[in-house]
Amino acid sequence: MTTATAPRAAARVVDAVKVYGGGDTAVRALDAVDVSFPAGRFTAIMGPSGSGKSTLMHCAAGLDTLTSGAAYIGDTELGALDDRRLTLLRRDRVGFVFQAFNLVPTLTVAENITLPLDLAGRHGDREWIDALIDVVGLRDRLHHRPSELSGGQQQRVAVARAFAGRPDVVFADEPTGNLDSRSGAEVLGLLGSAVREMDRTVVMVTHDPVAAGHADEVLFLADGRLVDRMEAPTADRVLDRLKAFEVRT
Ligand SMILES: Nc1ncnc2c1ncn2[C@@H]1O[C@H](COP(=O)(O)OP(=O)(O)OP(=O)(O)O)[C@@H](O)[C@H]1O
Repeated sequence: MTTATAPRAAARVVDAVKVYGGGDTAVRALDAVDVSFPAGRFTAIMGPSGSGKSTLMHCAAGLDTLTSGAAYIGDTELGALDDRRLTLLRRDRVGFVFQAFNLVPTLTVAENITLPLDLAGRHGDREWIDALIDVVGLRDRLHHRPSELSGGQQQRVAVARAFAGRPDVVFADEPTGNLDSRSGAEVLGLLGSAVREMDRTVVMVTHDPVAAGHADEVLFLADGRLVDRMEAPTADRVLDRLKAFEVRT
């Protein structure tokens, strides 16, 4: 007899509470959130401004700590790690893509892509990095500096860098926020291909229903709580759902 098992979580938070400040001005940015980000899936997090999206991402990724509850990358509980182990975990098992690209201006494209591996003293898998360079379409730009690239190209470097060490999960914070719609669509296509063709895991915070439409599932936050989720989203359905929240509140 076979038993259905839940997909393995690349990252998750359990009963996650985050309170900023104290006393009368305390803000409950996360209010008992349980979320699992399954391995091999592309999950988007949406919600109104101030709903806790960035807080959730930062706590799940080990960039910030929870007030109570637990955050895990794979089976590793982040709260149990000292600062040094947490830094190593972020470097070796988590990838990041930020709105502002965050490339090192003095390094070439090739050097930026392998930077996390170089810092870790890892050689990385040459074939994997080569495949990534082709996927992101930067083979003829490898010796350029970021300032010689368009915004879309810079974000494609950041995407390749995020996946270079085959992390358990890549967190992307508004990855298309600084891009025109065409470059944004390319970057979203790359994130989707990494998940579907290269068996990677992506968690993306976005305001943009079109971006969320590239994900396998969208989670909706409001007032620090998980209020809804949508499988196989399209931009139109996400937009309708967001409008429904606005009417309700
Ligand atoms: N460092 C901080 N100190 C105090 N309050 C904070 C801090 N960071 C976030 N908050 C508050 O926590 C709540 C959630 O913020 P968060 O940035 O997670 O929301 P968000 O959904 O990502 O918003 P946005 O879409 O505007 O980026 C907000 O009320 C915000 O003002």
